[in-house]
Amino acid sequence: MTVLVTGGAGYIGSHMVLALRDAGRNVVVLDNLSTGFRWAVHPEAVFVEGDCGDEDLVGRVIREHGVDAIVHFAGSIVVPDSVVDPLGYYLNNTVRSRALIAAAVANGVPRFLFSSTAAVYGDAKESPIAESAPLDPVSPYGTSKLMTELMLRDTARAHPLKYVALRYFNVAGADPAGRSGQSSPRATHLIKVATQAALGERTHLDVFGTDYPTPDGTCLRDYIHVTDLARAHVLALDYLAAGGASAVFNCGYGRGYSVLQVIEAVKRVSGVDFPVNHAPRRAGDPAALVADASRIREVLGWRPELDDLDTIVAHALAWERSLAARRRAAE
Ligand SMILES: NC(=O)c1ccc[n+]([C@@H]2O[C@H](COP(=O)([O-])OP(=O)(O)OC[C@H]3O[C@@H](n4cnc5c(N)ncnc54)[C@H](O)[C@@H]3O)[C@@H](O)[C@H]2O)c1
Ligand SMILES: O=c1ccn([C@@H]2O[C@H](COP(=O)(O)OP(=O)(O)O[C@H]3O[C@H](CO)[C@@H](O)[C@H](O)[C@H]3O)[C@@H](O)[C@H]2O)c(=O)[nH]1
Repeated sequence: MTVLVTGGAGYIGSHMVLALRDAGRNVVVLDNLSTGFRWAVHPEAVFVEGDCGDEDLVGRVIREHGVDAIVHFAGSIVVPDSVVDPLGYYLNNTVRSRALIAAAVANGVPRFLFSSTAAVYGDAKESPIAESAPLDPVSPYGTSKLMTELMLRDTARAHPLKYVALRYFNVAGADPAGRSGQSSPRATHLIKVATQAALGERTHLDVFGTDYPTPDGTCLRDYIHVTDLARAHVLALDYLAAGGASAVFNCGYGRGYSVLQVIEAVKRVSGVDFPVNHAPRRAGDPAALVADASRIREVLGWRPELDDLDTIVAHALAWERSLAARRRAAE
């Protein structure tokens, strides 16, 4: 079995490649390095630099390496950027995914996993949110991902392609063995930014909005450890290989933490009391996103092993420290 991982030089994709190699699978990574890093590609994976929207290239890669499953992480991921540049997000996340799916169908790839997102639910009325909740994204990012889910749904009805869309809630942390982590210096994710503030790489942290209808006025999110998430993908591939039907699964722990609770955790674990400012709301942010993850537990038998905010923060901090050491060594 050879798995093609698009976006395998990025944060979550690099953890998926670790999980696949740890399970002894052959891996080809396709990445255009727009936000990923060549050094983050696993040394035992074949690396192809290119775009997942290049249908001819993808077809050649599938045939040359005998690819029988695609795991599609490549995409643009910053919610507020999508509000400013919707067409850029529809191009990279929707149009290029269409080309990738077309190459999969044309070359008979039977299995496809897709990185979807809790952002497809928008301002959900229910909490926790089940997969059956209304799909009503409040950002172009969420819409761009939902359109790809719908393309997969319709394609799987018309062709012998089975898919699983995994709707991630907020992914955080780093490989417990220190082999990968979130490496973008311009990352906007809360836990990443807070660890950078704790290590003095940012002067302060802004809290975007303190007037949300939540217990402390800041947004609630369900933070999932990236290694637990990668394991969910390996289970999803096994499920499809065993004849499982196409499906959509939430990936989260079912518990929400506020922005202020996350900041407290980073201060507690790092022992650093960095400056925090209250700032206006950020565009495109729903108040609360917490997963009902019972379906993935039931159908895939997924059992989280790193379900603890302080552990997630500790692993993120360890990775941030190793990035700082890497930068010092390069100077
Ligand atoms: N990080 C989160 O909390 C989160 C939550 C929900 C969903 N997701 C989804 O997970 C996926 C991975 O996110 P990430 O956090 O690892 O982001 P990332 O930016 O670290 O990784 C994306 C990777 O895709 C590559 N890429 C982007 N566009 C490409 C293209 N057109 N062709 C080839 N390569 C391309 C980038 O170079 C990068 O290596 C994305 O699809 C994102 O929407 C992430
Ligand atoms: O410096 C910061 C960064 C973030 N936040 C807040 O922290 C929360 C989490 O934000 P962030 O870590 O940027 O994640 P989200 O915007 O929730 O989006 C992430 O989680 C989504 C799923 O829930 C994914 O789809 C996206 O790809 C991923 O970026 C939000 O309320 C932000 O307003 C701050 O207050 N200050």
